[in-house]
Amino acid sequence: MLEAYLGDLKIGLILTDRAGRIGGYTAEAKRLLGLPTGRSLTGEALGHVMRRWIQLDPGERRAAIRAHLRRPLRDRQPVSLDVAVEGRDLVLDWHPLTDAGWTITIRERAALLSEPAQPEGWRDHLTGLANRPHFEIRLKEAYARLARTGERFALLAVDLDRFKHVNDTLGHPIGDALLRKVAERLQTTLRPNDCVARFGGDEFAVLQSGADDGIAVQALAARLVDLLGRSYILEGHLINIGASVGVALAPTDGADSATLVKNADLALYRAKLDGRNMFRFFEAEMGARMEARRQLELDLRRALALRQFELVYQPQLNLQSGQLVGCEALIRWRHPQRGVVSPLEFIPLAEEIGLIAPIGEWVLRTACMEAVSWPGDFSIAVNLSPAQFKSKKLVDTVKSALAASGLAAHRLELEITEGVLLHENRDNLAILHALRDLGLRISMDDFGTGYSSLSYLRSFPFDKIKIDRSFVSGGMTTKDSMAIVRAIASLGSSFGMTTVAEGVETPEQMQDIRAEGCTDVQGYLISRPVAAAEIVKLFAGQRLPSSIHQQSSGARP
Ligand SMILES: Nc1nc2c(ncn2[C@@H]2O[C@@H]3COP(=O)(O)O[C@H]4[C@@H](O)[C@H](n5cnc6c(=O)[nH]c(N)nc65)O[C@@H]4COP(=O)(O)O[C@H]3[C@H]2O)c(=O)[nH]1
Repeated sequence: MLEAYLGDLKIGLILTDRAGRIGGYTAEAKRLLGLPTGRSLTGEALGHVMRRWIQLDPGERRAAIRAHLRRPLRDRQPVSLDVAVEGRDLVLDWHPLTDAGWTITIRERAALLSEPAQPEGWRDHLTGLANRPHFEIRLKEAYARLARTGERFALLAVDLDRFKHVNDTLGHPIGDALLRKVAERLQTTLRPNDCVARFGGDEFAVLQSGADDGIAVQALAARLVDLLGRSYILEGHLINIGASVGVALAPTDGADSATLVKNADLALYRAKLDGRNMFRFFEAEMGARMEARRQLELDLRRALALRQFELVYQPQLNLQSGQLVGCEALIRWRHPQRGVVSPLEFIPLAEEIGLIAPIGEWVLRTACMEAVSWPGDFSIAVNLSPAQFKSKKLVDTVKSALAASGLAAHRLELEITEGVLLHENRDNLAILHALRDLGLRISMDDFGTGYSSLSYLRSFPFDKIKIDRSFVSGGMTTKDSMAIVRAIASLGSSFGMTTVAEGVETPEQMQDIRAEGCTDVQGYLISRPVAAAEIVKLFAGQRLPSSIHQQSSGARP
Protein backbone atom coordinates (compact mmCIF):
# COMPACT_ATOMS: atom_id res chain seq x y z
CA MET A 1 0.00 0.00 0.00
CA LEU A 2 1.00 3.57 -0.56
CA GLU A 3 1.17 4.21 3.19
CA ALA A 4 3.94 1.67 3.54
CA TYR A 5 5.50 2.85 0.33
CA LEU A 6 5.70 6.51 1.48
CA GLY A 7 6.96 5.24 4.83
CA ASP A 8 7.85 7.85 7.34
CA LEU A 9 8.74 10.52 4.81
CA LYS A 10 9.06 13.72 6.88
CA ILE A 11 6.50 15.64 4.92
CA GLY A 12 2.77 15.74 5.31
CA LEU A 13 1.32 14.26 2.12
CA ILE A 14 -2.06 12.81 1.24
CA LEU A 15 -3.10 11.33 -2.12
CA THR A 16 -6.73 10.95 -3.08
CA ASP A 17 -8.50 9.34 -6.01
CA ARG A 18 -10.97 11.11 -8.28
CA ALA A 19 -13.77 10.51 -5.76
CA GLY A 20 -11.79 12.16 -2.97
CA ARG A 21 -11.02 8.90 -1.15
CA ILE A 22 -7.62 8.71 0.50
CA GLY A 23 -5.31 6.36 -1.33
CA GLY A 24 -2.08 7.06 0.57
CA TYR A 25 -0.61 9.34 3.20
CA THR A 26 2.48 9.84 5.29
CA ALA A 27 2.64 9.46 9.06
CA GLU A 28 3.68 13.12 9.19
CA ALA A 29 0.34 14.08 7.60
CA LYS A 30 -1.49 12.29 10.39
CA ARG A 31 0.66 13.90 13.03
CA LEU A 32 0.14 17.37 11.64
CA LEU A 33 -3.60 16.89 11.33
CA GLY A 34 -3.76 15.59 14.90
CA LEU A 35 -5.13 12.15 13.91
CA PRO A 36 -4.53 9.05 16.08
CA THR A 37 -1.51 7.07 14.88
CA GLY A 38 -3.25 3.67 15.11
CA ARG A 39 -6.07 4.60 12.73
CA SER A 40 -5.72 3.91 9.02
CA LEU A 41 -7.02 6.59 6.71
CA THR A 42 -6.92 4.54 3.54
CA GLY A 43 -10.28 4.49 1.82
CA GLU A 44 -11.72 7.26 3.98
CA ALA A 45 -13.17 10.33 2.28
CA LEU A 46 -10.81 13.28 2.70
CA GLY A 47 -13.83 15.54 3.20
CA HIS A 48 -14.81 13.42 6.19
CA VAL A 49 -11.33 13.67 7.73
CA MET A 50 -11.24 17.39 7.17
CA ARG A 51 -14.66 17.97 8.63
CA ARG A 52 -13.31 16.95 12.05
CA TRP A 53 -10.89 19.83 12.32
CA ILE A 54 -12.89 22.31 10.32
CA GLN A 55 -15.50 21.76 13.03
CA LEU A 56 -13.06 23.19 15.56
CA ASP A 57 -13.23 26.54 13.84
CA PRO A 58 -15.94 29.06 14.68
CA GLY A 59 -19.04 28.86 12.45
CA GLU A 60 -18.29 31.90 10.33
CA ARG A 61 -14.87 30.57 9.36
CA ARG A 62 -16.18 27.09 8.65
CA ALA A 63 -18.47 28.45 5.97
CA ALA A 64 -15.64 30.62 4.66
CA ILE A 65 -13.27 27.64 4.35
CA ARG A 66 -15.86 25.70 2.37
CA ALA A 67 -16.51 28.68 0.12
CA HIS A 68 -12.77 29.11 -0.36
CA LEU A 69 -12.23 25.51 -1.55
CA ARG A 70 -15.43 24.87 -3.47
CA ARG A 71 -14.64 26.50 -6.80
CA PRO A 72 -10.97 25.49 -7.26
CA LEU A 73 -11.76 21.88 -6.34
CA ARG A 74 -14.67 21.81 -8.75
CA ASP A 75 -12.59 23.39 -11.55
CA ARG A 76 -9.54 21.27 -10.71
CA GLN A 77 -7.38 24.28 -9.90
CA PRO A 78 -4.56 24.28 -7.31
CA VAL A 79 -5.64 25.90 -4.09
CA SER A 80 -4.06 26.64 -0.71
CA LEU A 81 -5.59 26.90 2.70
CA ASP A 82 -4.24 28.20 5.98
CA VAL A 83 -5.70 26.54 9.04
CA ALA A 84 -4.96 26.19 12.72
CA VAL A 85 -5.21 22.63 14.01
CA GLU A 86 -4.58 21.99 17.68
CA GLY A 87 -2.45 25.09 18.01
CA ARG A 88 -0.42 24.44 14.86
CA ASP A 89 -0.50 26.88 11.95
CA LEU A 90 -0.76 24.67 8.86
CA VAL A 91 -0.60 25.39 5.16
CA LEU A 92 -2.42 22.87 2.95
CA ASP A 93 -1.82 22.85 -0.80
CA TRP A 94 -4.08 20.95 -3.19
CA HIS A 95 -2.63 19.97 -6.59
CA PRO A 96 -4.65 18.16 -9.24
CA LEU A 97 -3.18 14.87 -10.55
CA THR A 98 -3.51 13.72 -14.14
CA ASP A 99 -5.58 10.67 -13.08
CA ALA A 100 -8.20 13.09 -11.69
CA GLY A 101 -7.06 12.58 -8.10
CA TRP A 102 -5.29 15.11 -5.87
CA THR A 103 -2.11 15.44 -3.82
CA ILE A 104 -2.39 17.48 -0.69
CA THR A 105 0.78 18.66 0.99
CA ILE A 106 0.57 19.73 4.59
CA ARG A 107 3.27 21.92 6.07
CA GLU A 108 3.65 23.51 9.43
CA ARG A 109 4.31 27.19 9.11
CA ALA A 110 7.14 27.06 11.67
CA ALA A 111 9.02 24.83 9.23
CA LEU A 112 8.71 27.56 6.60
CA LEU A 113 10.59 30.04 8.72
CA SER A 114 14.28 30.20 8.02
CA GLU A 115 15.13 30.43 11.72
CA PRO A 116 13.58 27.97 14.13
CA ALA A 117 10.92 30.20 15.70
CA GLN A 118 8.12 29.40 18.06
CA PRO A 119 4.64 30.52 17.08
CA GLU A 120 4.90 33.31 19.69
CA GLY A 121 7.88 34.59 17.74
CA TRP A 122 5.56 35.41 14.88
CA ARG A 123 3.11 37.31 16.95
CA ASP A 124 2.91 40.92 17.91
CA HIS A 125 2.91 40.72 21.69
CA LEU A 126 0.42 43.50 22.28
CA THR A 127 -2.33 42.43 19.90
CA GLY A 128 -1.61 38.79 19.11
CA LEU A 129 -1.68 39.61 15.40
CA ALA A 130 1.11 38.50 13.07
CA ASN A 131 4.25 40.61 13.33
CA ARG A 132 6.28 42.03 10.49
CA PRO A 133 8.64 39.04 9.95
CA HIS A 134 5.69 36.66 9.89
CA PHE A 135 3.79 38.92 7.52
CA GLU A 136 6.78 39.04 5.19
CA ILE A 137 6.82 35.25 5.05
CA ARG A 138 3.12 35.26 4.24
CA LEU A 139 3.79 37.76 1.49
CA LYS A 140 6.49 35.52 0.03
CA GLU A 141 4.11 32.58 0.15
CA ALA A 142 1.46 34.65 -1.59
CA TYR A 143 3.97 35.43 -4.36
CA ALA A 144 4.85 31.72 -4.60
CA ARG A 145 1.15 30.90 -4.88
CA LEU A 146 0.74 33.60 -7.51
CA ALA A 147 3.52 32.00 -9.56
CA ARG A 148 2.04 28.53 -9.14
CA THR A 149 -1.64 29.15 -9.50
CA GLY A 150 -2.00 32.72 -10.76
CA GLU A 151 -3.91 33.68 -7.58
CA ARG A 152 -3.67 37.46 -7.19
CA PHE A 153 -3.68 39.23 -3.87
CA ALA A 154 -3.77 42.69 -2.35
CA LEU A 155 -1.80 44.43 0.35
CA LEU A 156 -3.67 46.98 2.42
CA ALA A 157 -1.49 49.26 4.54
CA VAL A 158 -3.51 50.66 7.44
CA ASP A 159 -2.63 53.59 9.65
CA LEU A 160 -4.75 55.02 12.44
CA ASP A 161 -5.62 58.71 12.37
CA ARG A 162 -5.27 60.68 15.60
CA PHE A 163 -3.89 57.70 17.54
CA LYS A 164 -1.02 59.76 18.88
CA HIS A 165 -3.50 62.23 20.31
CA VAL A 166 -5.24 59.42 22.26
CA ASN A 167 -1.90 58.19 23.55
CA ASP A 168 -0.81 61.69 24.55
CA THR A 169 -4.03 62.73 26.22
CA LEU A 170 -5.38 59.51 27.75
CA GLY A 171 -2.11 57.69 28.41
CA HIS A 172 -0.38 54.59 27.08
CA PRO A 173 -2.53 51.94 28.84
CA ILE A 174 -5.61 53.28 27.02
CA GLY A 175 -3.58 53.58 23.81
CA ASP A 176 -2.62 49.91 24.14
CA ALA A 177 -6.20 48.87 24.86
CA LEU A 178 -7.28 50.79 21.78
CA LEU A 179 -4.72 48.97 19.62
CA ARG A 180 -6.07 45.65 20.91
CA LYS A 181 -9.61 46.68 20.00
CA VAL A 182 -8.46 47.72 16.54
CA ALA A 183 -6.80 44.30 16.16
CA GLU A 184 -10.04 42.56 17.14
CA ARG A 185 -12.00 44.55 14.58
CA LEU A 186 -9.42 43.82 11.90
CA GLN A 187 -9.62 40.11 12.63
CA THR A 188 -13.35 40.05 12.03
CA THR A 189 -12.72 41.05 8.41
CA LEU A 190 -10.41 38.10 7.74
CA ARG A 191 -11.02 35.10 5.54
CA PRO A 192 -9.07 31.85 5.94
CA ASN A 193 -6.09 32.74 3.79
CA ASP A 194 -5.89 36.40 4.71
CA CYS A 195 -3.34 37.66 7.17
CA VAL A 196 -3.40 40.74 9.33
CA ALA A 197 -0.33 42.08 11.06
CA ARG A 198 0.75 44.92 13.28
CA PHE A 199 4.05 46.38 12.18
CA GLY A 200 4.44 48.50 15.30
CA GLY A 201 2.92 51.74 16.64
CA ASP A 202 -0.41 52.29 14.93
CA GLU A 203 0.68 50.66 11.67
CA PHE A 204 -1.20 47.58 10.49
CA ALA A 205 -1.26 45.59 7.26
CA VAL A 206 -3.70 43.17 5.70
CA LEU A 207 -2.87 40.60 3.06
CA GLN A 208 -6.02 39.80 1.13
CA SER A 209 -5.71 36.59 -0.83
CA GLY A 210 -7.69 35.65 -3.90
CA ALA A 211 -8.12 39.31 -4.82
CA ASP A 212 -8.93 38.60 -8.44
CA ASP A 213 -11.18 41.55 -8.90
CA GLY A 214 -10.71 45.08 -7.65
CA ILE A 215 -14.28 45.13 -6.36
CA ALA A 216 -13.57 42.72 -3.49
CA VAL A 217 -10.46 44.71 -2.57
CA GLN A 218 -12.34 47.97 -2.66
CA ALA A 219 -15.07 46.47 -0.51
CA LEU A 220 -12.53 45.35 2.08
CA ALA A 221 -10.74 48.72 2.06
CA ALA A 222 -14.04 50.56 2.56
CA ARG A 223 -15.01 48.14 5.31
CA LEU A 224 -11.73 48.73 7.13
CA VAL A 225 -12.16 52.50 7.02
CA ASP A 226 -15.73 52.18 8.24
CA LEU A 227 -15.07 49.58 10.92
CA LEU A 228 -12.01 51.21 12.46
CA GLY A 229 -13.62 54.65 12.29
CA ARG A 230 -16.54 53.65 14.54
CA SER A 231 -16.43 54.91 18.12
CA TYR A 232 -14.63 52.95 20.83
CA ILE A 233 -15.51 52.99 24.51
CA LEU A 234 -12.56 52.26 26.74
CA GLU A 235 -12.60 52.65 30.49
CA GLY A 236 -15.43 55.12 30.27
CA HIS A 237 -13.83 57.21 27.50
CA LEU A 238 -15.59 57.63 24.20
CA ILE A 239 -12.80 57.56 21.63
CA ASN A 240 -13.10 58.54 18.01
CA ILE A 241 -10.23 57.82 15.68
CA GLY A 242 -10.16 57.06 11.98
CA ALA A 243 -8.14 54.90 9.65
CA SER A 244 -6.39 55.62 6.37
CA VAL A 245 -5.75 52.73 4.01
CA GLY A 246 -3.38 52.40 1.05
CA VAL A 247 -3.92 49.52 -1.35
CA ALA A 248 -1.46 47.84 -3.72
CA LEU A 249 -2.41 44.88 -5.91
CA ALA A 250 -0.10 42.01 -6.79
CA PRO A 251 1.25 41.52 -9.33
CA THR A 252 0.19 44.79 -11.05
CA ASP A 253 1.57 47.14 -8.41
CA GLY A 254 4.65 45.14 -7.46
CA ALA A 255 6.37 42.03 -8.74
CA ASP A 256 8.06 41.50 -5.38
CA SER A 257 7.26 42.09 -1.69
CA ALA A 258 9.46 45.15 -1.26
CA THR A 259 7.89 47.01 -4.21
CA LEU A 260 4.39 46.05 -3.14
CA VAL A 261 4.94 47.30 0.41
CA LYS A 262 6.47 50.53 -0.86
CA ASN A 263 3.56 51.17 -3.21
CA ALA A 264 0.92 50.39 -0.59
CA ASP A 265 2.71 52.94 1.63
CA LEU A 266 2.63 55.53 -1.16
CA ALA A 267 -1.11 54.98 -1.56
CA LEU A 268 -1.51 55.27 2.21
CA TYR A 269 0.41 58.52 2.17
CA ARG A 270 -1.94 59.81 -0.53
CA ALA A 271 -4.98 58.84 1.56
CA LYS A 272 -3.55 60.88 4.42
CA LEU A 273 -2.77 63.88 2.25
CA ASP A 274 -6.28 63.76 0.80
CA GLY A 275 -7.74 64.24 4.25
CA ARG A 276 -7.40 60.88 6.08
CA ASN A 277 -10.17 58.49 7.04
CA MET A 278 -10.30 57.10 3.50
CA PHE A 279 -8.63 54.57 1.24
CA ARG A 280 -6.60 55.08 -1.92
CA PHE A 281 -5.40 52.59 -4.51
CA PHE A 282 -1.84 52.87 -5.71
CA GLU A 283 -1.43 54.73 -9.01
CA ALA A 284 1.76 54.81 -11.03
CA GLU A 285 2.11 58.61 -10.87
CA MET A 286 2.11 58.54 -7.07
CA GLY A 287 5.78 57.60 -7.14
CA ALA A 288 6.60 60.53 -9.41
CA ARG A 289 4.50 62.91 -7.31
CA MET A 290 6.21 61.71 -4.17
CA GLU A 291 9.57 62.34 -5.75
CA ALA A 292 8.50 65.85 -6.81
CA ARG A 293 7.35 66.51 -3.26
CA ARG A 294 10.59 65.22 -1.82
CA GLN A 295 12.46 67.61 -4.10
CA LEU A 296 10.20 70.50 -3.06
CA GLU A 297 10.89 69.62 0.56
CA LEU A 298 14.65 69.67 -0.02
CA ASP A 299 14.39 73.06 -1.73
CA LEU A 300 12.15 74.44 1.01
CA ARG A 301 14.65 73.42 3.69
CA ARG A 302 17.26 75.58 1.95
CA ALA A 303 15.01 78.51 1.02
CA LEU A 304 15.43 80.49 4.25
CA ALA A 305 19.21 80.30 4.19
CA LEU A 306 19.26 81.24 0.49
CA ARG A 307 16.98 84.23 1.17
CA GLN A 308 14.38 83.11 -1.35
CA PHE A 309 11.40 84.35 0.65
CA GLU A 310 9.90 87.78 0.35
CA LEU A 311 6.80 89.51 1.62
CA VAL A 312 4.12 91.29 -0.35
CA TYR A 313 1.47 93.47 1.25
CA GLN A 314 -2.23 93.83 0.45
CA PRO A 315 -3.92 97.00 1.74
CA GLN A 316 -7.20 97.18 3.64
CA LEU A 317 -9.62 100.06 3.27
CA ASN A 318 -11.99 101.46 5.85
CA LEU A 319 -15.37 101.98 4.20
CA GLN A 320 -16.47 104.86 6.37
CA SER A 321 -13.38 107.04 6.04
CA GLY A 322 -12.41 105.84 2.56
CA GLN A 323 -8.82 105.64 3.82
CA LEU A 324 -6.35 102.79 3.86
CA VAL A 325 -5.93 101.57 7.42
CA GLY A 326 -3.35 98.83 7.14
CA CYS A 327 -2.35 95.77 5.19
CA GLU A 328 -1.83 92.02 5.33
CA ALA A 329 1.64 90.54 4.86
CA LEU A 330 1.65 87.57 2.47
CA ILE A 331 4.68 85.42 1.89
CA ARG A 332 6.12 84.56 -1.53
CA TRP A 333 8.82 82.04 -2.36
CA ARG A 334 10.91 83.08 -5.32
CA HIS A 335 12.48 79.86 -6.50
CA PRO A 336 15.29 80.09 -9.08
CA GLN A 337 13.77 77.38 -11.31
CA ARG A 338 10.13 77.09 -10.24
CA GLY A 339 9.47 80.84 -10.26
CA VAL A 340 7.11 82.24 -7.61
CA VAL A 341 5.64 79.42 -5.54
CA SER A 342 2.24 80.05 -3.92
CA PRO A 343 1.99 79.84 -0.14
CA LEU A 344 -0.96 77.52 -0.68
CA GLU A 345 1.55 75.04 -2.04
CA PHE A 346 4.41 75.34 0.41
CA ILE A 347 2.87 76.46 3.74
CA PRO A 348 1.09 73.10 4.31
CA LEU A 349 4.36 71.33 3.47
CA ALA A 350 6.30 73.58 5.84
CA GLU A 351 3.73 72.75 8.56
CA GLU A 352 4.13 69.07 7.94
CA ILE A 353 7.90 68.95 8.00
CA GLY A 354 8.27 71.25 10.98
CA LEU A 355 9.60 74.27 9.07
CA ILE A 356 6.70 76.58 9.78
CA ALA A 357 8.17 77.88 13.05
CA PRO A 358 11.37 79.35 11.51
CA ILE A 359 9.51 80.56 8.39
CA GLY A 360 6.74 82.10 10.53
CA GLU A 361 9.33 83.82 12.69
CA TRP A 362 11.03 85.26 9.59
CA VAL A 363 7.66 86.60 8.35
CA LEU A 364 6.91 88.19 11.70
CA ARG A 365 10.32 89.84 12.10
CA THR A 366 10.44 91.07 8.50
CA ALA A 367 6.88 92.45 8.58
CA CYS A 368 7.52 94.33 11.85
CA MET A 369 10.83 95.73 10.52
CA GLU A 370 9.21 96.98 7.31
CA ALA A 371 6.09 98.38 8.96
CA VAL A 372 7.98 100.49 11.45
CA SER A 373 9.25 102.73 8.62
CA TRP A 374 5.79 103.32 7.07
CA PRO A 375 4.24 106.74 7.41
CA GLY A 376 1.35 107.08 9.85
CA ASP A 377 -0.18 104.48 12.06
CA PHE A 378 -0.97 101.75 9.52
CA SER A 379 -1.52 98.29 10.94
CA ILE A 380 0.27 95.22 9.72
CA ALA A 381 -1.43 91.80 9.81
CA VAL A 382 0.58 88.57 9.89
CA ASN A 383 -0.82 85.07 9.41
CA LEU A 384 -0.10 82.51 12.13
CA SER A 385 -0.38 78.85 11.30
CA PRO A 386 -1.91 76.50 13.93
CA ALA A 387 1.41 74.61 13.90
CA GLN A 388 3.19 77.71 15.25
CA PHE A 389 1.17 77.38 18.43
CA LYS A 390 2.88 74.07 19.16
CA SER A 391 6.11 75.89 19.82
CA LYS A 392 6.38 77.08 23.41
CA LYS A 393 8.31 80.07 22.08
CA LEU A 394 5.55 81.82 20.15
CA VAL A 395 4.83 84.55 22.71
CA ASP A 396 8.55 85.22 23.22
CA THR A 397 9.12 85.34 19.45
CA VAL A 398 6.39 87.95 19.01
CA LYS A 399 7.71 89.99 21.94
CA SER A 400 11.20 89.85 20.50
CA ALA A 401 10.02 90.85 16.97
CA LEU A 402 8.27 93.90 18.42
CA ALA A 403 11.27 94.85 20.57
CA ALA A 404 13.82 94.36 17.78
CA SER A 405 11.83 96.45 15.28
CA GLY A 406 10.50 99.07 17.69
CA LEU A 407 6.99 98.62 16.22
CA ALA A 408 4.21 99.71 18.59
CA ALA A 409 2.28 96.59 19.62
CA HIS A 410 -1.12 98.09 18.73
CA ARG A 411 -0.03 98.23 15.06
CA LEU A 412 0.52 94.47 14.90
CA GLU A 413 -2.37 92.16 14.14
CA LEU A 414 -2.12 88.38 14.18
CA GLU A 415 -4.51 86.41 11.98
CA ILE A 416 -5.47 82.93 13.07
CA THR A 417 -7.75 80.31 11.54
CA GLU A 418 -10.10 77.90 13.27
CA GLY A 419 -7.39 75.21 13.42
CA VAL A 420 -5.95 77.05 16.42
CA LEU A 421 -9.15 76.72 18.44
CA LEU A 422 -10.25 73.32 17.22
CA HIS A 423 -11.30 70.93 20.00
CA GLU A 424 -11.40 73.84 22.49
CA ASN A 425 -7.65 73.73 22.78
CA ARG A 426 -6.92 75.27 26.21
CA ASP A 427 -3.18 75.66 25.67
CA ASN A 428 -3.74 77.64 22.48
CA LEU A 429 -6.37 79.82 24.17
CA ALA A 430 -3.87 80.64 26.91
CA ILE A 431 -1.29 81.60 24.25
CA LEU A 432 -3.84 83.84 22.50
CA HIS A 433 -4.59 85.64 25.76
CA ALA A 434 -0.87 86.06 26.46
CA LEU A 435 -0.41 87.52 22.96
CA ARG A 436 -3.26 89.95 23.44
CA ASP A 437 -1.80 91.00 26.76
CA LEU A 438 1.19 92.29 24.77
CA GLY A 439 -1.16 94.94 23.36
CA LEU A 440 -1.57 93.60 19.83
CA ARG A 441 -4.77 92.59 18.06
CA ILE A 442 -6.04 89.15 17.11
CA SER A 443 -8.26 88.51 14.11
CA MET A 444 -10.21 85.47 12.98
CA ASP A 445 -9.35 84.66 9.36
CA ASP A 446 -11.50 82.82 6.78
CA PHE A 447 -14.56 83.31 8.96
CA GLY A 448 -17.60 81.29 7.95
CA THR A 449 -15.76 78.44 6.26
CA GLY A 450 -15.08 76.35 9.37
CA TYR A 451 -17.29 73.90 11.19
CA SER A 452 -18.36 75.97 14.14
CA SER A 453 -17.17 79.48 13.45
CA LEU A 454 -19.77 81.04 15.73
CA SER A 455 -18.66 79.10 18.79
CA TYR A 456 -15.11 80.43 18.37
CA LEU A 457 -16.36 83.96 18.90
CA ARG A 458 -17.53 82.85 22.33
CA SER A 459 -14.23 81.23 23.25
CA PHE A 460 -12.04 84.26 22.51
CA PRO A 461 -12.70 88.02 22.26
CA PHE A 462 -11.39 88.67 18.74
CA ASP A 463 -10.69 92.22 17.59
CA LYS A 464 -11.53 91.55 13.98
CA ILE A 465 -13.38 89.04 11.82
CA LYS A 466 -12.25 88.48 8.24
CA ILE A 467 -15.13 87.23 6.13
CA ASP A 468 -13.87 84.58 3.73
CA ARG A 469 -13.72 85.60 0.10
CA SER A 470 -15.95 82.69 -0.95
CA PHE A 471 -18.88 84.77 0.39
CA VAL A 472 -17.80 87.84 -1.55
CA SER A 473 -16.47 86.65 -4.90
CA GLY A 474 -17.00 82.91 -4.58
CA GLY A 475 -19.48 80.57 -6.18
CA MET A 476 -22.40 80.97 -3.76
CA THR A 477 -25.47 82.69 -5.12
CA THR A 478 -25.22 86.36 -4.33
CA LYS A 479 -28.43 86.35 -2.31
CA ASP A 480 -27.29 83.58 0.05
CA SER A 481 -23.77 84.97 0.35
CA MET A 482 -25.02 88.43 1.15
CA ALA A 483 -27.35 87.08 3.84
CA ILE A 484 -24.30 85.49 5.49
CA VAL A 485 -22.19 88.64 5.10
CA ARG A 486 -25.04 90.65 6.67
CA ALA A 487 -25.31 88.25 9.61
CA ILE A 488 -21.54 88.34 10.25
CA ALA A 489 -21.40 92.13 9.95
CA SER A 490 -24.21 92.55 12.45
CA LEU A 491 -22.57 90.03 14.77
CA GLY A 492 -19.31 91.97 14.53
CA SER A 493 -21.04 95.23 15.25
CA SER A 494 -22.77 93.89 18.38
CA PHE A 495 -19.49 92.41 19.65
CA GLY A 496 -17.67 95.67 18.81
CA MET A 497 -15.39 93.99 16.27
CA THR A 498 -14.12 95.22 12.93
CA THR A 499 -15.44 93.14 10.01
CA VAL A 500 -13.27 92.89 6.90
CA ALA A 501 -14.69 91.43 3.69
CA GLU A 502 -11.92 89.64 1.75
CA GLY A 503 -11.67 89.15 -2.00
CA VAL A 504 -13.56 92.25 -3.16
CA GLU A 505 -12.92 92.41 -6.89
CA THR A 506 -15.61 94.65 -8.39
CA PRO A 507 -17.28 97.95 -7.52
CA GLU A 508 -20.61 96.08 -7.33
CA GLN A 509 -19.27 93.71 -4.71
CA MET A 510 -17.94 96.63 -2.72
CA GLN A 511 -21.28 98.37 -2.91
CA ASP A 512 -23.07 95.24 -1.62
CA ILE A 513 -20.55 94.76 1.16
CA ARG A 514 -21.01 98.34 2.30
CA ALA A 515 -24.79 97.94 2.23
CA GLU A 516 -24.53 94.86 4.46
CA GLY A 517 -22.65 96.82 7.11
CA CYS A 518 -19.03 95.58 6.91
CA THR A 519 -16.50 98.07 8.22
CA ASP A 520 -13.46 97.29 6.02
CA VAL A 521 -12.61 95.66 2.70
CA GLN A 522 -9.59 93.94 1.16
CA GLY A 523 -9.29 92.64 -2.40
CA TYR A 524 -8.01 93.13 -5.92
CA LEU A 525 -10.35 96.11 -6.40
CA ILE A 526 -8.36 98.06 -3.82
CA SER A 527 -5.03 96.56 -4.79
CA ARG A 528 -3.37 93.23 -5.45
CA PRO A 529 -0.69 92.30 -2.93
CA VAL A 530 2.32 94.54 -3.73
CA ALA A 531 6.01 94.77 -2.83
CA ALA A 532 7.16 96.73 0.25
CA ALA A 533 8.27 99.77 -1.78
CA GLU A 534 4.88 99.92 -3.48
CA ILE A 535 2.80 99.71 -0.30
CA VAL A 536 4.72 102.66 1.15
CA LYS A 537 3.71 104.70 -1.92
CA LEU A 538 0.08 103.60 -1.56
CA PHE A 539 0.05 104.61 2.09
CA ALA A 540 1.81 107.90 1.44
CA GLY A 541 -0.27 108.96 -1.53
CA GLN A 542 -3.52 107.06 -0.96
CA ARG A 543 -3.54 106.60 -4.74
CA LEU A 544 -6.62 104.42 -5.15
CA PRO A 545 -8.82 103.76 -8.18
CA SER A 546 -11.33 106.59 -8.62
CA SER A 547 -14.30 104.21 -8.31
CA ILE A 548 -13.21 103.53 -4.74
CA HIS A 549 -13.00 107.17 -3.81
CA GLN A 550 -16.44 107.81 -5.25
CA GLN A 551 -17.85 104.86 -3.36
CA SER A 552 -16.15 105.45 -0.07
CA SER A 553 -17.43 109.01 -0.01
CA GLY A 554 -20.92 107.61 -0.36
CA ALA A 555 -21.52 108.25 -4.10
CA ARG A 556 -22.91 105.41 -6.19
CA PRO A 557 -21.02 104.71 -9.41
N1 LIG B 1 -9.20 85.65 -5.99
C1 LIG B 1 -8.84 86.66 -5.16
N2 LIG B 1 -7.86 86.44 -4.25
C2 LIG B 1 -7.53 87.47 -3.44
C3 LIG B 1 -8.13 88.72 -3.54
N3 LIG B 1 -7.58 89.51 -2.61
C4 LIG B 1 -6.65 88.80 -1.97
N4 LIG B 1 -6.60 87.55 -2.47
C5 LIG B 1 -5.74 86.45 -2.03
O1 LIG B 1 -6.35 85.84 -0.91
C6 LIG B 1 -5.36 85.40 0.03
C7 LIG B 1 -5.64 86.06 1.32
O2 LIG B 1 -4.87 85.53 2.31
P1 LIG B 1 -5.36 84.47 3.37
O3 LIG B 1 -6.84 84.30 3.38
O4 LIG B 1 -4.73 84.88 4.66
O5 LIG B 1 -4.71 83.10 2.84
C8 LIG B 1 -3.33 82.95 2.81
C9 LIG B 1 -2.75 82.39 4.09
O6 LIG B 1 -3.63 81.44 4.65
C10 LIG B 1 -1.51 81.66 3.58
N5 LIG B 1 -0.36 82.54 3.82
C11 LIG B 1 0.14 83.52 3.05
N6 LIG B 1 1.22 84.08 3.65
C12 LIG B 1 1.39 83.44 4.84
C13 LIG B 1 2.34 83.56 5.93
O7 LIG B 1 3.22 84.42 5.95
N7 LIG B 1 2.19 82.68 6.97
C14 LIG B 1 1.19 81.74 7.01
N8 LIG B 1 1.11 80.94 8.06
N9 LIG B 1 0.30 81.62 6.01
C15 LIG B 1 0.40 82.45 4.94
O8 LIG B 1 -1.67 81.43 2.21
C16 LIG B 1 -2.97 81.86 1.82
C17 LIG B 1 -2.97 82.31 0.40
O9 LIG B 1 -2.18 83.43 0.25
P2 LIG B 1 -2.09 84.16 -1.14
O10 LIG B 1 -1.86 83.17 -2.22
O11 LIG B 1 -1.13 85.27 -0.97
O12 LIG B 1 -3.55 84.72 -1.35
C18 LIG B 1 -4.03 85.82 -0.58
C19 LIG B 1 -4.41 86.94 -1.51
O13 LIG B 1 -3.50 87.14 -2.57
C20 LIG B 1 -9.19 88.91 -4.51
O14 LIG B 1 -9.79 89.97 -4.65
N10 LIG B 1 -9.49 87.83 -5.29
